[in-house]
Amino acid sequence: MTDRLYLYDTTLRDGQQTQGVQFSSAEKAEIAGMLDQLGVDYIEGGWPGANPTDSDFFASAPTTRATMTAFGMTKRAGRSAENDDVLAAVMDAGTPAVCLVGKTHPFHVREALGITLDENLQNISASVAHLVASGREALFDAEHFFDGYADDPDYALSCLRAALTSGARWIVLCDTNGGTLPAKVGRIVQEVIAAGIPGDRLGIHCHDDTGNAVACTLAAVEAGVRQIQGTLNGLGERCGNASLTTLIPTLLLKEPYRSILRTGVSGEGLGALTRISRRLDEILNRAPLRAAPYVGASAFAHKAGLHASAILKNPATYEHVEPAVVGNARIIPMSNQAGQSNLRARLAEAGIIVERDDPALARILDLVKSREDDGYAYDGAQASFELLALTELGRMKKFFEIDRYRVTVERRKNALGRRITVSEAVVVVRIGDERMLSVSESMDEEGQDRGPVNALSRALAKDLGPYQSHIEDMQLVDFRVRITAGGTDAVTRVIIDSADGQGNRWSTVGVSHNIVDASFEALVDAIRWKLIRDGVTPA
Ligand SMILES: CC(=O)SCCNC(=O)CCNC(=O)[C@H](O)C(C)(C)COP(=O)(O)OP(=O)(O)OC[C@H]1O[C@@H](n2cnc3c(N)ncnc32)[C@H](O)[C@@H]1OP(=O)(O)O
Ligand SMILES: CC(=O)C(=O)O
Repeated sequence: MTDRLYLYDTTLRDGQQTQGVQFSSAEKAEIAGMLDQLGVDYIEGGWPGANPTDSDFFASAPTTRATMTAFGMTKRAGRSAENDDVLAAVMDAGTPAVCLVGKTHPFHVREALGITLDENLQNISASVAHLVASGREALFDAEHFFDGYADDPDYALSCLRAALTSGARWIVLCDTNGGTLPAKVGRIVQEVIAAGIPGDRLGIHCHDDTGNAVACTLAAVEAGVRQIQGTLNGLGERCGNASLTTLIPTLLLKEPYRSILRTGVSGEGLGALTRISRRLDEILNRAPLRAAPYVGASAFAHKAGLHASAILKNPATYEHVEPAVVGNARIIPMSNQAGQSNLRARLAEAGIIVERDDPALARILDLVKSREDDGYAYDGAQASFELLALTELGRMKKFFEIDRYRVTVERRKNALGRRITVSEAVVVVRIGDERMLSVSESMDEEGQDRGPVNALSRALAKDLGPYQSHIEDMQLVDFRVRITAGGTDAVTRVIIDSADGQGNRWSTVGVSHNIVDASFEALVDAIRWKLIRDGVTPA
């Protein structure tokens, strides 16, 4: 016999309270679609009336299988629930469910609201009763509940009872300031249930201010709550909310949860998790967290030689779950921590087959380790690693040679007297017996200078003669610079991510004392890799 555990997503409300996050209503609609695909039960779409984006979103909210929920606060004192304009705007969204936040900590009732404890109880009861009378499923977010309970358990419980007896379907215990630790959350939830509020009417909403939001949520589930609130990728106010991206696979794949609980997430939904998590980061225009549990690019990356060697024999040796189950993939990167097992696996993935006893393997390994000592990093630059290996194996094709390049950056005033910068690059390449010179400036459509690396990239890609058609769809999509210790000196490492129209994305690395020179090395590698990948024959 399993209990149903309900998943309540607040990415579009608490997630939007993340510093630097501002969804458009179209983005909210897309995220709601992804959440529906994942299989959550409730989607909290925002606070209608609080800002135009949220109002717009609800005005044309997507149809979802999950229950669309509007968020708001309990009515203010001195007016009826029917006459509270903030509550009215929330109700006007017409959602089947409404979640209202209300105070449960006497300190907040007195300090933040400036009303009596009784008035607050009346506000909770009247607001919840108003939702229920309007035919809505009512949820009550018990704000600061854990701090309130520690301070005055009787009053905190009376707030929960006020909501429950007025008809709230769910009473959600919030650790609003995120300072409560898992054992205390578990104990208080047990006491709340013992005080007569059943677990199947209780939810949990944790913040990550001590890095324990997921652990606190699990503690509450073990103590008996049957609804969990969280966000994709752990977005949320301050340090974020409990991450559903971590909680969902944990609940579905780990004991005791998988044996005692059911959720609305199917195996297919779970398999979409990595893609959904990364798409959210794309919408937010931020780099996905590599070390994110389950979905991060490093979550199944086996860098150390001992790990890679065992993984190739049996992946269970160093993996707690199968990566494909959450839509992620195993990688065995190359680095100075690698042995021949990493090396052969990485080469095989790139279609470069090398016999086990080939002496080139040891040479490649030594070269990788000594170049990493100089500042290179191949675990994040697989394409440069492949080129290095091909060269060492004597299989690298010679497409072109760089004769020289030059970059200038000039700051001047334009005809209107405005200060502008202009970057210009000249690149001379030799293809067979032919010498070709390309010049490029780095201006985008708005006439903004995009910098010397962009100018170099454009000049390189401007005219590569017989290879031009293969590099026309290449784009520089990311650029990362790091000052690092190479040998005895500080050097600059540049990693460039490139993409093409066929959906390939690859990373190359360059190292130099000079940032432009390091970038140039990575740019040239990016083009060479693309020509190899396209199976081009040297002219
Ligand atoms: C714990 C949480 O994360 S809850 C979610 C919080 N989310 C947000 O605040 C984002 C959206 N909020 C907003 O856009 C605005 O705060 C609005 C539109 C809701 C209100 O704006 P304003 O009317 O300008 O009020 P303001 O934001 O300055 O202050 C909040 C008011 O709500 C009152 N309030 C706070 N919580 C509650 C509550 N649970 N019930 C009733 N009133 C409350 C405060 O006492 C304060 O009233 P006051 O101005 O009389 O002192
Ligand atoms: C409701 C909410 O977001 C909180 O208490 O943290």
